[in-house]
Amino acid sequence: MIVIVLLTILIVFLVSFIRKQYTHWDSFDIPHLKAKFPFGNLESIVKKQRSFGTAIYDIYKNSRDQILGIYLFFKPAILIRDPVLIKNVLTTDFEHFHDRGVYVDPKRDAMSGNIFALEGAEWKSLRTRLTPAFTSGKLKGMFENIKSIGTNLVDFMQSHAEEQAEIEIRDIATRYVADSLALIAFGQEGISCIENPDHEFRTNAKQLNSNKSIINVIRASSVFICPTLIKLLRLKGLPGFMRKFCIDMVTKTIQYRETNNIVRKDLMQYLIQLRNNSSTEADEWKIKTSAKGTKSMTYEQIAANIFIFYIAGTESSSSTIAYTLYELTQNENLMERAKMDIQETLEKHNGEINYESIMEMKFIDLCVKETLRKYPGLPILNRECTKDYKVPEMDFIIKKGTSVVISLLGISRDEKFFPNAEKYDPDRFTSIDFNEDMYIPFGTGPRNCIAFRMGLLVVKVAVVMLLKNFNFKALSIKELEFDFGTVGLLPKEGQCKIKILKDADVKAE
Ligand code: HEM
Repeated sequence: MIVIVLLTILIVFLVSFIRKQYTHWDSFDIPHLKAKFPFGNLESIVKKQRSFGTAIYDIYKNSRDQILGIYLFFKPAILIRDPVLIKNVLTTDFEHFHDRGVYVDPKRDAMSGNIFALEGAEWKSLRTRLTPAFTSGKLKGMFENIKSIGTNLVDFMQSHAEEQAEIEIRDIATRYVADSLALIAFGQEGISCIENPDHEFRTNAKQLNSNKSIINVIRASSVFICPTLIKLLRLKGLPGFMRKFCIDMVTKTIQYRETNNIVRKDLMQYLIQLRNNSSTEADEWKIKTSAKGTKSMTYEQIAANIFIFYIAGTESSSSTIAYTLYELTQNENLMERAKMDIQETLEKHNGEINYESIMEMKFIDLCVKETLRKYPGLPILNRECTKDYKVPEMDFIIKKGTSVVISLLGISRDEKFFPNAEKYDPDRFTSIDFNEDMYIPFGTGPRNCIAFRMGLLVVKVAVVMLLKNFNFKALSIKELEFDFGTVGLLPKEGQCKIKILKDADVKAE
């Protein structure tokens, strides 16, 4: 009897809570969508037709309103489309929107205390301390490591080129990026996902998306959309096997390096120095211990950040490589110009692929830029309002605690900002016929992508080394569809296929 009464109370409570949530925007004077029980405006995600990013893109495309009230499941949020307001939220009025509002609870769950999720002063302090790890000086120091993975990729592709094979470029690009980040973030040598796609380094990360147990589904969707639910259910942001894998790897690596006085030029080294409170200025990589021997970061805190570098970097960088190669095969003229750019630039550098020669390739740069416009690796930006905000020239206040969503895919494909937006046209960036403020594939303002230079370099090394050594041809001329099961904007599995051929007289470096 008591159980029935408690269940009834719970159901009544839930129904009235959801009803209240679903009428939230009715009392505000802004255009808004009607919520549909029980998924608000995100039914297409649950039906596995859309990802979070593409579901928000659909809403963007179907509306003309500059501010639109929407429901992320049962959480009210606003989608903003007005370029001035977007800029205000991300840059000018950042003090009202400095958090993402995603799941974070470092006291109970140390791995959630990463730079992507941290809030307020804690985020600011960590961002200030981590920023010097991503300068061009530090990046130059990592270049040879990234190139060594590029060389492995070229070696691996030789036999496919001999056979004139059809390759799934999304899959191969993901394996190359996994190896690159294993080396330059986790500091792990000898991990070859390129040769061994079932290496635990990759399968563990894959399992995060593929495990569809109810706990995992709640966890994965709530990290972004309903962080409170994770706390209420006393869950953690990552499953136990993943937390253990990262913390063990980080602990072993730090202990090994410190015991053997080993110094490498990678992000792990940088974090070891931060932990030891020693200098991280300029291009110093030495392990020095603070006079008092105190440690400013725990192993878990280091693991949390190394893990987020891996997660934030993998899908975004690998999809950029895949889309660039795919688009170039769709247009022979662009492909020829890309190859010519590589050839002519390398001639000026004695044929050597190095940091400087890659940075000098102008057409390659335009192609990668255009890929990131047409296919922004992270298709949404989100912020939480941290202090009531009066929208300029409108009688509307964004209340503290409200989620604000920006469809990066929407603005990137908006004809108002990028004429002929569906066309892949690298030359658009040499004209003035586009809205520069709305070209923000790495976000913008103080909370933009901390590692955008690194992302670009990892992408360009792969694109340049593959185009230098091989020819690629389209199997058919068609637009790609997007995957629904990921946060990043990935092409549907198995769709991004192209043909690889030998490039007569060239050899891998
Ligand atoms: C082509 C590759 C990449 C793309 C397109 C990309 C894109 C983005 C975007 C759009 C954001 C959100 C910015 C905002 O909210 O304003 C972001 C944040 C972030 N990205 Fe990247 N990213 C890439 C590569 C990487 C790599 C390689 C790493 C790490 C090694 C990385 C680490 C991060 C981190 C830590 C943040 C959160 C920064 C903060 O909150 O302070 N990203 N990225």
